[in-house]
Amino acid sequence: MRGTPHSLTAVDIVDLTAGYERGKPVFLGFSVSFPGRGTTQVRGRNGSGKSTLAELCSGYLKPWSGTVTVAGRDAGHPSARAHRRVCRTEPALYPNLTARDHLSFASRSAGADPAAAHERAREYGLGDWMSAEAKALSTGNRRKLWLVMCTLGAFDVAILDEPFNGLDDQGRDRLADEMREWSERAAVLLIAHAAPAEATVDAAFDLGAPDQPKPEES
Ligand SMILES: Nc1ncnc2c1ncn2[C@@H]1O[C@H](COP(=O)(O)OP(=O)(O)OP(=O)(O)O)[C@@H](O)[C@H]1O
Repeated sequence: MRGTPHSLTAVDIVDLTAGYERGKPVFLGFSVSFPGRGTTQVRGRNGSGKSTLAELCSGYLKPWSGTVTVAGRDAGHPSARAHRRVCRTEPALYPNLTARDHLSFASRSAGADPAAAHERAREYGLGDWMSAEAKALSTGNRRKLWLVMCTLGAFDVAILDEPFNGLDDQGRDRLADEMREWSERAAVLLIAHAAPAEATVDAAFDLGAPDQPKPEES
């Protein structure tokens, strides 16, 4: 395995119990680790906890007990932020802000180059929409903008929750290409019921499987 020691394991979850409501844990004594390189598809039935896993890795949702470590850092610690990217299913955009301004603003927050973000957006097919306010974007174009905003700059781990949903052919191709590039140097957790044919998936993990297996080569 190449890379720095912190990248050997992208996400390490040990004896995790967590959830939203007292007495109703989504995870109970759950452990898994994902390798520091490559794309792992995280699958599982509706309600099995895939998005909850993303929330725990984002540090937003705190474990009741056990640990969630991302790129060698506690997911809840501010130092983890620079190493991970999380793209939730629902775009969180400012309705009156243009696509261009979203990208500039998000780039500044991530310490990334705005010009590179604008170029990526054009490659996804957003070139004609850069001056449009978010409220005027179609569902797919909002998702493209959100995807680029959530994956700016350098990172060790990207957790993408159903990122292909709503994308056209150009968007799917571009995302699949980018995921391959990221997978060379980082870990990509692809939360998806089905990965599109364009995507390269190195391993799959079934959440909610009775024996909670470790990620396996697919
Ligand atoms: N904000 C919340 N408050 C309370 N319960 C929640 C919340 N979000 C999710 N849950 C519950 O947590 C459990 C896991 O939900 P989660 O969204 O993580 O599943 P999922 O595997 O992503 O599902 P899907 O495939 O439908 O997207 C479900 O029982 C769900 O109802």
